[in-house]
Amino acid sequence: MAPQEVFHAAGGQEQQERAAREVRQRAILRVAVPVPLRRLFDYLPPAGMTSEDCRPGQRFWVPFGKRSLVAVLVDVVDDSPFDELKPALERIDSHPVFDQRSRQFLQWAADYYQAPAGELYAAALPVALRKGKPADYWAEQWLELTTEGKGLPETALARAKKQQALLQLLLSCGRQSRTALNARGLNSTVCKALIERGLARWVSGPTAPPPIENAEPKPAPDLNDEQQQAIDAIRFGSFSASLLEGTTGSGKTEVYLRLMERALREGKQALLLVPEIGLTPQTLRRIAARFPDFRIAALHSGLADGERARAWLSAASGVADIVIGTRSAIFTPLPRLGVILVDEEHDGSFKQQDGVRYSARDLSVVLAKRAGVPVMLGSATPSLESLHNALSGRYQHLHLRHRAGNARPPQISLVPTLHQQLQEGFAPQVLRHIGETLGRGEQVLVFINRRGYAPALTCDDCGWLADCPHCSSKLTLHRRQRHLRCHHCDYRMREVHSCPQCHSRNLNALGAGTERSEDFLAHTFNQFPVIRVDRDTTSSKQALDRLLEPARNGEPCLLLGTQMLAKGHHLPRVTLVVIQDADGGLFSADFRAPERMGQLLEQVAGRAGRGDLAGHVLLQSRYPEHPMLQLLLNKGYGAFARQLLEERALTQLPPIRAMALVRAECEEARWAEEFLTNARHYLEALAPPSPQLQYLGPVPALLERKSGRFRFYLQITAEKRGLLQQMLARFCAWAEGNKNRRLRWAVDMDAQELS
Ligand SMILES: Nc1ncnc2c1ncn2[C@@H]1O[C@H](COP(=O)(O)OP(=O)(O)OP(=O)(O)O)[C@@H](O)[C@H]1O
Ligand SMILES: [Zn+2]
Repeated sequence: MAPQEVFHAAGGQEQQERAAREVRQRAILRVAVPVPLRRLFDYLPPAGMTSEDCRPGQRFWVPFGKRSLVAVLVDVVDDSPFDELKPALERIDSHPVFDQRSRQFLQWAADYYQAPAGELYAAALPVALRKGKPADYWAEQWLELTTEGKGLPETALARAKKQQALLQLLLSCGRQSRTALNARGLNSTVCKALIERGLARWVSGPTAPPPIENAEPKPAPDLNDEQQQAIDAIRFGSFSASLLEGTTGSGKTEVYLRLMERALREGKQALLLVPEIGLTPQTLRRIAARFPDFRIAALHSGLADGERARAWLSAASGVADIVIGTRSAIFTPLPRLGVILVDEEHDGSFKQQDGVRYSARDLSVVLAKRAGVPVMLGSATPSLESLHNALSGRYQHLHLRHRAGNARPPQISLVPTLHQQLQEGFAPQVLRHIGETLGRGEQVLVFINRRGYAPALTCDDCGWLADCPHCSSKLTLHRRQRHLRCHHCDYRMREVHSCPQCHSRNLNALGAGTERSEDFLAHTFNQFPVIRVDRDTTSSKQALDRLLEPARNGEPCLLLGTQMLAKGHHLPRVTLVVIQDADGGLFSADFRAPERMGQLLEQVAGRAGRGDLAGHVLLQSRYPEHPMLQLLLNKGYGAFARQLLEERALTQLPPIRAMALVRAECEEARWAEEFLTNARHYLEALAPPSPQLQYLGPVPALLERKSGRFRFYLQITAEKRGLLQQMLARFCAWAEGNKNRRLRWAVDMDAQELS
């Protein structure tokens, strides 16, 4: 070959390459950055990288103003409306951490909740990954069988017991992570023995979830007819949404477990969403005991950052078979998703109340639809939203009307408290019942809605009241910690023994919280342990587990606490439940208050008589004749909720109509109010009020001042959700131009709280 020709050939190739490089260099990374702006940002690939090194779903460090931020690559495009793009600083992940379905789902959620996509990606990531820790950091060593190993019969190593157990495990469950093997007591010596025989080898692979303490495997009970019908109604492999309306203790969890099992058998992942206080070690043990051979990732706030990242990555890489988590788990990418289950779907904790105000319950239905899998929402006290969807035929409506096993529904009685001689808030016959129950060797649960010693401290001489200096609320006296504390902003001051205003020593603690009732009950029933369960005694899920230990052992005891005791606990020796004040939701300004009251009362009452012994519930009320209480008591939550739905139809409130709030808060009340007045004008110009579209406000929030800021909202109810969406999208673009840095505003789609 002539040298000349070689030169020419090379020249042609070089030109082509240069041209290709230029095209590639024009490739632009469109990323989601965690800032409160509803748009994506464009960057060039990091130095030394081409667009081929960059795949959507990977994280990058990008320069943003003077900071560096962790951004997620959403798209690679070849044109940008901006010139002078900066290069991204560094690629963090060699593989995408968000798959395509989860990216599209996150974008959908960002659009629906009017949220910046970057903030949503940040919310989806566990903290360690949000901070930019590389995913590869948690890569795991896996032991897998070689071809020789796979060819052996299960009994091949019968003479070496541990090796035999390891071989069997690898044969039946596939490769195992080092952590999982250690958790089973199969240490490196055993592994080494198999490796030396040429039967297994270590390979490096994706993250595995941290092991869960296993309880003794327990055989599954035989299903009753209703449970069987509920399970048979679910078809796998296509989308369906169902509401499982099942009375307390009816075995809903058993239904979830069976549906999980079906997904697992088909090689799919199961996602179980639980309320914040529902994700207890007890729940995890119950599931781990049922599925000892599957990998379970638990995503909850009790985990250290690293553990949580491991659990998340094991789910996102498809390694974890079962994913159990609280609200934010809905954003975990699940490449093999097969079924979604939402336990206690009515629970308020599924709705995020700040930042991106999403509802994980509602999103679970959206995700199921996009993934083509069934979703089941379960509750003894369904939300009016889900009930409405079920009654109107949009969801399949499934029922469990009876308690599982031998348990019978509890008997409920009202105890009038007006004109009664109460002792520390308890009627004499209630105290008598408590004594008798404990005397029989059974357990009692007393529900009190307030933490602390007393919800208010006042001076009997001059009328001084301990107020929070930053909120429109009173300070709660916490006698154990000797301070007064605001439950809204956590402001604290030392307990005072004389009035700061008139120096009188006649201070009076008004009303009773859990601390005060604990003192009284422990004194009155001093032969029995009194266990107080509230946020002050249970700093962690483990602490709650430990506190409840004596109750689980079945000794006679008195449990006393807040909401924490209301949900999810299965304590078969509790035969008496006392609700100290049933009237909480009767006269509130929040239209959802009666619904919440009904749910709470039914759930608390549902803790009684869950075993073989009959249960009894005593409800103390000042208004025992109130029609709502009567309805709840005589006909149960189902009838109560259906009546509330009729009222919502008359008043044209959710779930009959879609509702969004535009919220604003500011140290200067008038600025917040003015912003919302302008917001209303802007929105009304887009879509004038009509019978189908109504505006209310600006009005002060139920808690008007919090942490020094005045809070207002503008309420919009609409017949058509789509119209509301469009208006709010336009509104956000307008409001982002707001230059007042001291004013905070937010859109709260499907708002749950008016507080
Ligand atoms: N088919 C069955 N036969 C016998 N026992 C059962 C059956 N199904 C469930 N159980 C038992 O009944 C008890 C209550 O069941 P589970 O906790 O599943 O109810 P639940 O509806 O989820 O309760 P809640 O919503 O009130 O917390 C558990 O001890 C469970 O093991
Ligand atoms: Zn406060």
